[in-house]
Amino acid sequence: MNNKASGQVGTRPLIGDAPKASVLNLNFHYNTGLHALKNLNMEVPQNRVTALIGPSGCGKSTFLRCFNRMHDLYPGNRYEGEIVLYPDNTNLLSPQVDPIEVRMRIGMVFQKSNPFPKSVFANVAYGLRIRREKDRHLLEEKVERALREAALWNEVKDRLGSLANNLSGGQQQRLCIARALATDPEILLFDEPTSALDPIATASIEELIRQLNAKVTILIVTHNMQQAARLSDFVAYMYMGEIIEFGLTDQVFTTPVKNETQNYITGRFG
Ligand SMILES: Nc1ncnc2c1ncn2[C@@H]1O[C@H](COP(=O)(O)OP(=O)(O)OP(=O)(O)O)[C@@H](O)[C@H]1O
Repeated sequence: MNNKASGQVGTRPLIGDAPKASVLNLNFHYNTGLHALKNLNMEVPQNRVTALIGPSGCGKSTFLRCFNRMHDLYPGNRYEGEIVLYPDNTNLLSPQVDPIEVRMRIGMVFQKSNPFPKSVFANVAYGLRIRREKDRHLLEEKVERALREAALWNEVKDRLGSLANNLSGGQQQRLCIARALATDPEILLFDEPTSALDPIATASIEELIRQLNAKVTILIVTHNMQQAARLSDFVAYMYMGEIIEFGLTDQVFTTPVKNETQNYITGRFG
């Protein structure tokens, strides 16, 4: 594991790690009435990988989706509190902030790769076109850069016009990463990005995530404790819609402060 950060256990400010975002008293209610996130407070360290772990149904994906306002797609879902993005102090949850612009700044990669039924090029250029980028030369430049950053360029440079769905599973997932990278996001959200992949494709996505954190801040949901330990600098353990413990991955995995965390990571629970 490289690039491990310095910091403190708990939800106190992290020494030496500037936050990219602060989660302040975040509550989230689904339109079914479920109060899924309960008063979350956390700082997301800049240019680090932070893993969200916890048993099924504890609210990891729900939390992740708050960052790019995915829940806005379904009427009646309700946020309270703030997610403040730095350096401009934008509250991502403010109704005055356009969720489409939020999704350019906060990209997301899902469990199952979901390329659009379009060409490789059109997939990566998608967000740029939403931003009304029409200059063909600039589009080509940005698409190539994103594909290189996603470690896919060499494999697809001669088939940019072919249908993205013809790529392998691992290539499709890297294409989705390239699509998210094309708009220069500040945070990338990964929701179980390797759970549908074989071990080789998983290793290449993990390596990519480790390289990308030099450029973007990363939040990842994973069920896989080994993956969280390999990949992340920080970890947040969630249970029943709350953050039970947040701190440096090494510390949380070796000397957790809370018994609940200890029980979960040693497999005695969940
Ligand atoms: N669209 C939805 N509408 C209503 N409730 C939902 C919705 N999606 C999730 N939930 C509920 O919110 C709670 C948190 O679910 P969430 O998917 O965030 O958990 P998770 O920790 O990511 O779980 P898993 O590890 O199984 O993916 C659960 O009780 C779940 O049933």
